[in-house]
Order: sequence, then C-alpha cells, then structure tokens
Amino acid sequence: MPPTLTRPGDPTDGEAVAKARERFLTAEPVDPRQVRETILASWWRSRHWNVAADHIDLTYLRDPDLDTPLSRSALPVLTHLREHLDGQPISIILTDPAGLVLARLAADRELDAHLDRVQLAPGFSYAEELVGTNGIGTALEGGGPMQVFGHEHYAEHLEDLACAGVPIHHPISGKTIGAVDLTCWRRHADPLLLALAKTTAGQIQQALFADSSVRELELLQEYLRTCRRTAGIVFALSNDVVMLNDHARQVLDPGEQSILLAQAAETLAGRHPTAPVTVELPSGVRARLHCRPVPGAGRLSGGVVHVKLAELGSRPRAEIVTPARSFLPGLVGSGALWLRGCHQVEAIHASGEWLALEGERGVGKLALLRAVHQGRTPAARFSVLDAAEAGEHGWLDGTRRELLEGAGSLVIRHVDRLAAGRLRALSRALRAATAANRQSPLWVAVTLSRHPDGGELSELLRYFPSTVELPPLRHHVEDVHALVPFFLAKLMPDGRLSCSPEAMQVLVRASWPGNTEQLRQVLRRVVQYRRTGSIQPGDLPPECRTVSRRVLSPLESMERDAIVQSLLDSDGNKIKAARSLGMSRATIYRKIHEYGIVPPTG
Ligand SMILES: Nc1ncnc2c1ncn2[C@@H]1O[C@H](COP(=O)(O)OP(=O)(O)OP(=O)(O)O)[C@@H](O)[C@H]1O
Repeated sequence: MPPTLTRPGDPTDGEAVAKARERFLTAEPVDPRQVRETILASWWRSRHWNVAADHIDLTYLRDPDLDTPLSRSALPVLTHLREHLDGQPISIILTDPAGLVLARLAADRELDAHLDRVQLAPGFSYAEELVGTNGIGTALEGGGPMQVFGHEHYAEHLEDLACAGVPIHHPISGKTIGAVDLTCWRRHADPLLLALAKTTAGQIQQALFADSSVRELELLQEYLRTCRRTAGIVFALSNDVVMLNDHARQVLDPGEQSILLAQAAETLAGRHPTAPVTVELPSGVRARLHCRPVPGAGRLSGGVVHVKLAELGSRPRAEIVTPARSFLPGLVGSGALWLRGCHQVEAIHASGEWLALEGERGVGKLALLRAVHQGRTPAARFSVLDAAEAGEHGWLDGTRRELLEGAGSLVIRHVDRLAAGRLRALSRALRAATAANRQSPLWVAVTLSRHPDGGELSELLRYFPSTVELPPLRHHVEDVHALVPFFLAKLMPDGRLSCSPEAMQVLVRASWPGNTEQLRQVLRRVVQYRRTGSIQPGDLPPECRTVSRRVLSPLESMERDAIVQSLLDSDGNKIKAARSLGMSRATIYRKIHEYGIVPPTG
C-alpha cells in the first residue's frame, strides 16, 4: 500500500527523516520541520537514557506470564485479527505496561526472522528507555496511540520497520495495563495501521470488561470510591484479586504489604470484619486497618481496606493485635543478597561462634548485629567499641576489660583501622578471653570494610571462625523502596512527607558508593529543605544522579564494579582493562556504555 502523507515532517519521506536523524545523532541542530514533534521529543528522551542507536542488545527479562486477565482477554481478540489479516506480513504484538513483549502472533517467515534479530520477541522489553523511539515504548511513554515509521526509530536496526502501538487501558480504573502493536515492513507502511491498532485495543478493553465478574466490578468500584475519598494507603482484596494504590506501593515494602494483606484477609473472614485492627510492622511503625467487606452474589467476595500509619508509643501496647512477623527489629529490606547476609549472621549468633562481619562502609553491619542481638537475646547487654577511637587514652584497657568481664554481645567496629601494634594487642586480649573459663560467655563480633591481605589483621581473624560479607546497597538496590519510607518515617515522624515515584526512580538508579548510610544522609539533607508533601527529583542532591540509566541486576552491578575497578587499575586504559577481564575490546566499550560508566581518564 503506498504511503499517503505529504505534509512537512512527513514521516514516510525516508530520506529527509534519515538525514534529520543523522544530524540529531551527531549532535547537530535538527530542522523541526523535518521531523514530527512527538518523534523529536522521543529522540531527546532516548538520548537522555543513553540508548545505543547503533545496535540492539536487550536482556531477556523473563518468561511472559500469560495467565493474567490481560492475556486471557487479549489473545482471543488478537487471534481473530490474525485470521482476518489473512497472511498479510503484519506482526501482532501484545506487551505489558512496561513494554515487555508477552506475545507475538506470527506474520510471515521473513518478517518474523527480522523481528527475532531485533529482539522484538516475547520475554524482551521494548520500553523506550531500552530501545529508544519505537511504536510500543513511545506509545506507552506518551500514554497514547503512536505510529513510528522507518528512520523515525532511534535504533538504526529498526529502520526497515513501521510500527503502530496503542496503550491498553483498564476498562474501569483507566490505568495502562499493556499495549497492542502492529508491525510491518516500512515499505508497506500505511496510516490505517494505527486505526486498526486502536480498534484492536478497544476490543481488548471490551473483552476485559466482559471478563470481569460482577463481584470483581463491585470490589473495584468500592476500591475506587475509597481511593477518591482518601489520600492514604488503600487496598482491596478478594480470592482472585489484590489491588494496591500508588501510596501503598510507595510507603510499604513488599514484606509489609504481605503482612497487612494477610491480616486484612483474616479480619475480613472473621466475625467482626469492620472492627479496626492494629498491626505492628517490623520497622516499628504501627498500622491501623479499617476493613469494609464487599459482598457479592450473596457471599463475601472480599473487601476494601484503608490503612493509617503511626509511630509506636502513641497507644498502649496491649491494644496491638498482631506482633507481625518481625524478622529483625528495626531493619527493613527483602533483597535476596541482604536477606542471605541477615540469615547467616543470625545462624552464627545462634551457634555462639564469634563472627567477623565484612562489608563496605555504611552497608548496615552494626545495624544488623544490633538487630540480631535484639531479636534473639533482647534482655542481654549489647556493647559497641569503635577501633576508630583506639587512639584515645584507655581504649585498649577498656576493650580488655569488656572481653574478660563483659556479658551479652560485644561488637568491635572498624578493626581494619587499627595499626599493627594495636592489632597485636587486641589479638592477645582475644586469646586471653577465649582461654578464660567464663560462666556467661560473651559473644564477640568484629566489623571491617576491607578484606585482610595477610599480616596482623589476618592473625586477629583467627579468633573468628567465620566471616560473613554484607552486600553493598547497589547489589540489593531494590531495598531502596523500603529504606526511603523507613528513613523518612524516622526523620519526619508526623508522616507528612513522602517520596514521589519520580524521585524514587532517581534514588533507585543511583550507585550509592556510601551505601545505606549515604542514602540516610541524603534524606537527612532533603528534609532540611522539604518537610511536607512529596519529595521531587529536583529536591535531591546531585550525588544521586549517577549516569546509570537503568536498575542493574545484582549480577550486572557486580560486573559493572569489576569493570570500574579494572579501569581504575589500568589508569583508564580500556584495552588493558578488557584484557585483564578476559573481554574483547568491543564488549568493554559496549558494557561501559550500557552501564553508564564514566571511565577514569588515563
Ligand atoms: N536494612 C536496614 N534497615 C534499616 N536501616 C538500616 C539498614 N541498613 C543500614 N541501616 C542504617 O544505615 C546506617 C548505617 O548503618 P551501619 O552504621 O550499621 O553501617 P556499617 O556497615 O556498620 O558502617 P561502617 O562500616 O561505616 O561503620 C545506620 O543508621 C543504620 O541504622
């Protein structure tokens, strides 16, 4: 079908758009009459996100979950469309709201093979942030229908394609729950493709509406009514559905959400479902639940819950109904690496064996030791000695005394900061303490931030049968979502300050070389200037704005760290660094770009 558009900025005028794109990529000024405004805006966003224009190298994210209301409603509509298209080379694609491809209905062999090459396939995300301007990601980013022709794509490997993407909205809540996209060769591009994609999205929305049972609709309507009436935490649940408003997702970490959902389910199923219930969360914050059952079709279908958070202490403890599963008091975080460290420390404390706890500065070593002590032996004494103060008069004598006479748990922090002589003296004191046959044995842990490389420090560690390493925050950065509200609740106990999703995104992407302590300090500075409302990206200090353009997985951030270290070791020489890591030169260039590493200048 021949293209029909002829106005300025005609997207199908391949040559003019290709030239404009080339000028844009080489940072030359672009005549806005040559490119559509929406496309130019998307190119700017793609540049801001550091998307590579010369290749597509996406990470396979996960097997798509096709057992969701969206997939169940959409797939029959899409299959029907496929039949109507009667073998035409148009690929039909369904994605989730983040651009993850859930399904691709085969077009013809040539087009399918091309789409495989550019990773427009199930399990890969076509978010604009990852691929640059494209029909799916740009439609989702802009929140409306979007057609992208040939050279309008940011990545050059997509220039032979034309895509028409339309976001799919939930028929009741109006939230974007996915996108449908029709992709064909650029030479077959036709503006009608967008009309067809819009109709298809409409049909999917109708199917979703029909598929929602009356029961779910009632629950949904009650949930939306409550959300409109209150600015606080609201969630709704039934046997099949759980809905959380943005505030709930922002303020509660996943562990806290599941505690509250479990409590709400129990209350709704109980004899007094409307009686308010108070729950103490592991972070020490008290949550008061007001449940409202929503009956449907004659039997209880679930209910809507409004939650108010308050600090402990404003209410007699007797009224606290649920001492929620408190894993470690005063700590938050559920990242796998962090939890593994917590479990290891807990197990070693339980065994009574002395422990060396290693980890970068500010990762939470002392906080974890304190929490484990309080969780396991709350009545016993907890003492801390800081080796950074070893220069002070009497430090060593005080330490010897603690080791010989102290009780409960003793933490000696920062032992790696002790000079050789002091390390030897401390080793002698530890030997004397182990030799003393004491009635109430003392549990001792030392903390250190660098791995010992022989010498006195290694000698001292002989008294500690195991070393546990706590991960840096960037290796469990998902916990920033829980740490931010936790620290804000401590800094501003009246609960009138929250963090906007945009600011949270900046915080989650920062690399946090100073770890959790740095995050705490950043928030401490922020609350000096903003005390109520919602923290915006502009409120955050520049140190939060690292160049990393996306959240890295633990494995990726370890790789990034290894590359940064070897670049430092080779004075910024990328070829040497690549060699020392056993990588090709091309790979290290690609990774430096991908991870947003600013190489040290050699
Ligand atoms: N998981 C967590 N949940 C809540 N607070 C945390 C967590 N981890 C760390 N913190 C807080 O972060 C701050 C820094 O932690 P901490 O002092 O324990 O770090 P550290 O590893 O011992 O640091 P350093 O090596 O510099 O002495 C403390 O205020 C601590 O309470």
